[in-house]
Amino acid sequence: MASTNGAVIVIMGVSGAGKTTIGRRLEKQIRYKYLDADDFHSQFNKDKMSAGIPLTDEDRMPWLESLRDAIKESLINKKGLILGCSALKKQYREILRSGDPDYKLESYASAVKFILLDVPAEVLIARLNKRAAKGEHYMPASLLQSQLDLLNIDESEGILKVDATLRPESIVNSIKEMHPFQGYFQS
Ligand SMILES: Nc1ncnc2c1ncn2[C@@H]1O[C@H](COP(=O)(O)OP(=O)(O)OP(=O)(O)O)[C@@H](O)[C@H]1O
Ligand SMILES: O=C(O)[C@H](O)[C@@H](O)[C@H](O)[C@H](O)CO
Repeated sequence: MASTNGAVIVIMGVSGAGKTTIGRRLEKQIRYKYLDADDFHSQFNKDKMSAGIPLTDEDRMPWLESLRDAIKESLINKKGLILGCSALKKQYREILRSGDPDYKLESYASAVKFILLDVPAEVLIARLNKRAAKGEHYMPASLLQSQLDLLNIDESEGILKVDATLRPESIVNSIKEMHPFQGYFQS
């Protein structure tokens, strides 16, 4: 049986990195619920992105606060959670980390852990064009560059990275082998 002692794994990265794909697979392997940050966007934000207009910090704030509250609820109830969320800027990640009631800003020591799905731009463009051709998502490929421009990580945050150009099962295995997560996947 998987460990459910309450922790949050945020699968982060730009549009097309594979957050939903990997998060859903992880959910099947551990007893952590998967939440997709896309489902927390207001209709206003979704309409804006569909129209090819990048969100501003102001647009993202209520969305990040609702995600922080979902994280808090999960931690208070000692439930494990996997969240798929772009979390592009440190400022955004600090809001998510503060879902841990004990979190001290800029300490980066939180029950909320981040894993970056690392994928080069040319692979992302190909994935997003293919997805758009199937009409599977509101997010147009034209917004990718704005996301790449915002993605910024400080070394001191200690965020783990995984090569997310691999096949989904290999990515999931890489995550399971990462030291901080080994305890989550005991069977
Ligand atoms: N490891 C992978 N190898 C090949 N294709 C992948 C991989 N991961 C995801 N994909 C494909 O790339 C597309 C984007 O994946 P997914 O929707 O999981 O990304 P996302 O990060 O959740 O994107 P968004 O932020 O736009 O919701 C999908 O069509 C998916 O099938
Ligand atoms: O911060 C943002 O610009 C948005 O959250 C996007 O990242 C989308 O939610 C997602 O990538 C599209 O599916």
